[in-house]
Amino acid sequence: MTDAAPAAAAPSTGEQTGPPTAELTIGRPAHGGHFVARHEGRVVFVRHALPGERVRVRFTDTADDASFWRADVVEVLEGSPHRVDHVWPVADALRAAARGRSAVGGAEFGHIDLAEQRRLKSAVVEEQLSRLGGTDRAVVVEPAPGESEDGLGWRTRAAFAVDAAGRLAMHLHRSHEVLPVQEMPLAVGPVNALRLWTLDLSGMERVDVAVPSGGGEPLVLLVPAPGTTPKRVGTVAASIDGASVGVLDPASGQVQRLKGRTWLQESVLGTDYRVTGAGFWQIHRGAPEALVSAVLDGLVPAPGERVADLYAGAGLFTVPMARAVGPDGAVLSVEGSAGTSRDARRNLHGQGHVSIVQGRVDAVLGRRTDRLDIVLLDPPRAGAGKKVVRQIAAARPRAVGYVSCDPASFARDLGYFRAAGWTLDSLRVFDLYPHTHHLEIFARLLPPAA
Ligand SMILES: C[S@@+](CC[C@H](N)C(=O)[O-])C[C@H]1O[C@@H](n2cnc3c(N)ncnc32)[C@H](O)[C@@H]1O
Repeated sequence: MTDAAPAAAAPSTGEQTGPPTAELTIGRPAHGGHFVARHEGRVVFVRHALPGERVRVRFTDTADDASFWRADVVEVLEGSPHRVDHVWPVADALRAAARGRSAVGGAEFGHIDLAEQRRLKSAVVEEQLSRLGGTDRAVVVEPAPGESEDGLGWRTRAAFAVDAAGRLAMHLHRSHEVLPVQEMPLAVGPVNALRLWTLDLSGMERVDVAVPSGGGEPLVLLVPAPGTTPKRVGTVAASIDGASVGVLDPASGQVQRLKGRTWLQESVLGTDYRVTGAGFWQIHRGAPEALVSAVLDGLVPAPGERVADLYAGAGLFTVPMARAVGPDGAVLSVEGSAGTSRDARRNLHGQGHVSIVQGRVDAVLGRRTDRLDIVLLDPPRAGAGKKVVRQIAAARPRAVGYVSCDPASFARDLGYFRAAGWTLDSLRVFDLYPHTHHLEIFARLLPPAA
């Protein structure tokens, strides 16, 4: 079978040998925001299309030795009833094609009505579960709590590039090229209220903005281009009104304070968390609440239980689980990034039954042989992998909760659990990234009967 989903890959280095354009009929959605079509017997992963459409595409990767090609829609010949005007003009592939360029990334489903976006995400999860996880399951994608009807205004984190003229910009899809941008409709109001596009950002390579999920003063992190003087950085920082500003070293994740704070105060279901500017936090303003509720409802940690929160970030799930198991229980919270682990330490300060460990999950689990009642894992996109799945199974928990932002790595890991006799008990899928192909999964897995 050649139409395996393409990895979220780097641009192909293969020589382009195929035709520049073709007319194609679009088939099913594939993992990664693509739609499957065929051209002269070869699988083509097409972006910005919809199932059933007849489109003209421009090929973007056509190496002779590639098992599939990639293409982007440049003209719709017969459109789907689910096609709508794109929510964000600079991310609109058709508009971009008319100007002879690609669209910026970050809203690749913006041409699809929201209900259909969710049906497509369901289909992708179902297909991955079946193909990689050996499990047939009907999936319904739920909106985030408090989601707006148009699915806009949800991003609390945004990373911008800066163009050669010093303007706020974003990268074109799978490209180093950038395009100036102004309002970003997917972002929460306070990101746009900064009006960063009116500023001269020359000397900066990147500008990251973060806003607390519940609102509050934004934090802007500047990443200066090599050779930029501290004076120039100071001038840019001084031009930013209404935000804390810091300088981010992307290599170390360290943030140097220029004005205001270097961290954000987040609040989820009545609990406050401190998150450093560069530290991980869920992006959708409703995501922390949706996921904490799903985890607690799904795993029901009880007083006295021993739980592990793996890939724990700043402790989003560690804090409520620590409260649920109480001082007679025990919580192991494992996070790899030093800065984020420091946040977790602060967020769980003074809780003697919680052990915050900074390190790789496989290394930390490899040093332990004790039994756990519950294991929660929330790995990055690559998933946990066979070794960690085996280590979790070896701790013989009564339940595993798996939070995942990638249906393919989740389904693969589910396959590893199933091979060890575990079953997928319940599954929830959340649309925490409207107008993109991304989604979030919470699954409860149960061990083989004793
Ligand atoms: C998807 S985030 C989840 C964070 C947290 N559960 C939350 O929702 O806020 C994954 C986290 O795993 C951490 N991480 C990535 N690989 C890791 C590894 N091998 N061992 C431990 N932590 C890792 C990252 O630094 C990141 O904070």
